[in-house]
Amino acid sequence: MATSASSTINFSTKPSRTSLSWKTRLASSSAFAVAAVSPRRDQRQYPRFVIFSMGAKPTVLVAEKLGEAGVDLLKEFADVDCSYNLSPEELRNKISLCDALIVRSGTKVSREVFESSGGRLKVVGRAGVGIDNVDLAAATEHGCLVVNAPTANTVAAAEHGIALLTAMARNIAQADASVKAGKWLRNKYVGVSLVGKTLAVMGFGKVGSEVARRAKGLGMHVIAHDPYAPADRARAIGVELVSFDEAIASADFISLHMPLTPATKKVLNDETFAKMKKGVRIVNVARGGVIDEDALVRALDAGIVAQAALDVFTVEPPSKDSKLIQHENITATPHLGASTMEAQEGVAIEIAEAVVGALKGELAATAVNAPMVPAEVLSELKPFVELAEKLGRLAVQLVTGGSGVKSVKVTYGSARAPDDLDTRLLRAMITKGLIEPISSAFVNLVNADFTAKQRGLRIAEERSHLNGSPESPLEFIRVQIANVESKFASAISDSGEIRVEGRVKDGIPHLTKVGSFEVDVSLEGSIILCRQVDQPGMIGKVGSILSEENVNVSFMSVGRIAPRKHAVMAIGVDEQPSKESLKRIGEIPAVEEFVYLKL
Ligand SMILES: NC(=O)c1ccc[n+]([C@@H]2O[C@H](COP(=O)([O-])OP(=O)(O)OC[C@H]3O[C@@H](n4cnc5c(N)ncnc54)[C@H](O)[C@@H]3O)[C@@H](O)[C@H]2O)c1
Ligand SMILES: O=C(O)[C@H](O)COP(=O)(O)O
Repeated sequence: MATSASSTINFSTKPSRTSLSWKTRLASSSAFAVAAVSPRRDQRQYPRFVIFSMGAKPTVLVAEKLGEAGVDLLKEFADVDCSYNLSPEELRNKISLCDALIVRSGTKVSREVFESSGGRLKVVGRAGVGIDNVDLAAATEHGCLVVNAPTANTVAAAEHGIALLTAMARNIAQADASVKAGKWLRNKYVGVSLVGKTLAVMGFGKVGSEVARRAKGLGMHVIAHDPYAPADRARAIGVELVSFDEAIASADFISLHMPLTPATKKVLNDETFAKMKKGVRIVNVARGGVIDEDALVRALDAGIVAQAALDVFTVEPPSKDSKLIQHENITATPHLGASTMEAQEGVAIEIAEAVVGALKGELAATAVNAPMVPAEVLSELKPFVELAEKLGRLAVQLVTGGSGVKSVKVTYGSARAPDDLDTRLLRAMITKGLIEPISSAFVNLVNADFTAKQRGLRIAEERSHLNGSPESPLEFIRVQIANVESKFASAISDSGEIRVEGRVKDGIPHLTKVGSFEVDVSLEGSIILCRQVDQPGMIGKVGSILSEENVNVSFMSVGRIAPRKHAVMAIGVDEQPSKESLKRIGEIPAVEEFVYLKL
């Protein structure tokens, strides 16, 4: 007994920068939290073929200063080129010789960089959190995985936020400069106290929550605004989550900790400054772009904002004569949030491990533009991932001319509950199988959905819920291609679509159905499918033609409609038979049609 539930991935809309918002969503999900804290070494257990597989020793370009421990780790696996301060042109020139690139926030990894790489660049590692300097859409289109190091600099950034908060409140930077200039201005630099004041933390993620925790220790009343943060996480450290307007209207101090996204760009502007308490003080260790800097100057001049302490700027470094930087109520540091010895060492190791893992073909837990699938799910799905790609390859090779595939239906037969099967990997591998044999495209988990969408290939996924033991994640995968002709008519099912179906037996993917014919052949090497009039001696005839040229038959199975009627013979071969042998097989009188399929 089987029931079906279907979901369709519609590839007809134009691609958008979904990765960023996807990442943002993930950042607030528990899946992210698990990935972020799971031991780094666990990543090594991912199946290797998921992203790429490297042949020769890869080359990694480290374009910004990276901690020594990270560089040493990279050197164990790759040729490492540490070239700092490259101009955009120098970076574009070098990139076609590199398999991976590691940057911090100072390097723009633009679309041109991906285009200049000629397809060689497989991984961009961001040694830090913010990935706003990497063109994620371009990376995804080029099948390039982007990984970051999201955890190692959290404490450093939070400590810097608190340092700026306290330094600003007590005019430390200005007072220091005046003492060094020979002045002694005790009345001018009277500060404000923190205790009892309200701090609004905008962005209650990793850094924001650490800032909140520390600010509470200073006796502040802490509120937070974050549309994606769970209220219980905030409650657990005594912080109330409030709306954006409530946060900015009631705060004496505002500390910014959200990523720079289209939604947060210039979120502090003339309009929002006008809603703040007069004399508010602002700290920004997130990204310069979340503040409209001209509006901040106006708010400072108008006395709405009494002071601001900024570590980050829209353009870095900001121009020397910037009105903002020169403003006497501004305290500025040159993007130092992550710059502690400890954080830089940690970030270097975190990113080196992620990049090496990705180059080995493992799926990084800190992938920014690919699904993060837990290690245990990956190892369970491994044989099905292989099956999925091979079924895709077989199905597309059965299409006359190969091209023109627009509509594919995939059915997953499983006894598991519908929400207990993550099909993203399987779908990506089916897509890879469908596209690669008929194009020069390189398809992986990163760009599979994008590549399908670009080609107008629509994949509808359906679950067939089976009764039975849910021990195995899947019983079968069925791939059907509609509205095409087949070069092997027997592959067309009763419903008029090309249909192939497979299962995993003893860890090995098997083809178990072609059209309406049951077969059983392990999906290794290549396959000859032969439709014949069912009669004795056919296996021997085909076998002897193949043995004449030393082609090893690994598997044979015959699926028939009824005795002495039609049958489909599936023959697994280790070597490719010559055209002559294939022709001779086709000429056996009982053979009605045949096809040779490469896996
Ligand atoms: N100055 C530095 O050197 C330095 C160091 C580390 C991090 N950072 C920056 O700090 C920021 C936070 O880093 P993190 O590690 O805490 O990231 P994170 O992803 O853990 O936290 C970001 C939080 O912002 C929230 N958010 C998203 N959109 C929002 C919105 N519109 N309004 C309010 N909240 C929103 C998310 O839900 C998330 O909880 C990033 O911009 C990062 O680049 C800067
Ligand atoms: O997003 C980050 O991790 C911080 O802004 C640190 O950037 P950096 O690596 O350039 O110091």
